[in-house]
Amino acid sequence: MLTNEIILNALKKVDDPELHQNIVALNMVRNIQIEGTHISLDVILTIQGCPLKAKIQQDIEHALENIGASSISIKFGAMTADERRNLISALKSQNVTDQGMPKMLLPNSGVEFIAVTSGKGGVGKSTVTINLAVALARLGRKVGILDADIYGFSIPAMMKTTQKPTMLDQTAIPVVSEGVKIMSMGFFTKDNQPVMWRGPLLNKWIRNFLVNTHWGDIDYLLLDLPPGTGDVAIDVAATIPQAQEIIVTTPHNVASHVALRAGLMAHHTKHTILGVVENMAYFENAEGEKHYLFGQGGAEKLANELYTNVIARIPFARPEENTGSSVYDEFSIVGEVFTHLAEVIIYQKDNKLVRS
Ligand SMILES: Nc1ncnc2c1ncn2[C@@H]1O[C@H](COP(=O)(O)OP(=O)(O)OP(=O)(O)O)[C@@H](O)[C@H]1O
Repeated sequence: MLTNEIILNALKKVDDPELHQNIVALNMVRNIQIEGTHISLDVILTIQGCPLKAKIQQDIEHALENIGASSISIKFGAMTADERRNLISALKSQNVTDQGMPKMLLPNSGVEFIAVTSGKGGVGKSTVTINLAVALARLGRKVGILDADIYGFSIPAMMKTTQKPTMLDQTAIPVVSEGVKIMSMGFFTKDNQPVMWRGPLLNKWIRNFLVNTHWGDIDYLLLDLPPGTGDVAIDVAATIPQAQEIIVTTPHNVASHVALRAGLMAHHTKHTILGVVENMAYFENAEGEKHYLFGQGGAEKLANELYTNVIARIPFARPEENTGSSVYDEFSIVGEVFTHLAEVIIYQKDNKLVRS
């Protein structure tokens, strides 16, 4: 026999697609009526005309059919201003301490910050960020990307997402693509307009993006830094001293020479360097011959100079055909390199937890 409790338990499996929490915990389910196997209920959405209403309806119907409901009628409504305010402050308190500090920055938050950096532009820093993030997510980890390349943001386009974050007053709900939560300045500019922030505004932005984004429960936050050693890199170092860094370079001498500066800055700011990723390492033709288009040895030299290792070598390859996305297929050569890199990173984190 269907009871209120059975129904609520079933509905706990239905998540709000934007808030990524179940609709029962969010107090969106009201007024459940049961007549045999017919169920009617009210669902109160955060906003009237929520674009994801159809998805929520489908998920509710599916969950209730699974427990034996023969017919389901759902009446949708919207939260009152007070209810929204309460929800927002509940979400905020999950993210931010009473002193206004992002909880993810607390030493025991369990969030691992990985900043991906390079000396020069165009060497594949964003490619590494998104593919590592997706590989971690494919391995079941909860992952966010903060596109900290504030002037040269490219993550939304490279992940082929046209969505925008939902704003609950000042709090942004990140866009999710390929199972990864994304936040980028690109979501807030109109028609690809350039960002022209300087000094004081820039200093605060990273903290704002941490405080005012509802990241929810995540294991890893990857930061795609701008190339070089400018203001943003300094700001990240000051705001997230526990961040670890991956340095991306091509094998080319100039790229690795310039990347050395980014690496030395990591030493300066006491960020741990996870290792060097050598991108565009070689091109393998159909006959299996490798061509080292940018030469060889630059990444190794860089790793030696920084007392670290080359942790991945990525060949030239096109991402998935015809999708326009820069995410590589899981079972392609590059996809497998990233899976391996993600496994190494997970192993290190898990071992650190065991040691501490
Ligand atoms: N291994 C690779 N094989 C083929 N193309 C690649 C590879 N890595 C990156 N690319 C391509 O090179 C270009 C630059 O890559 P990406 O945007 O990741 O570099 P970046 O270092 O983040 O650049 P910027 O600093 O300008 O943001 C992109 O078009 C990307 O698709």
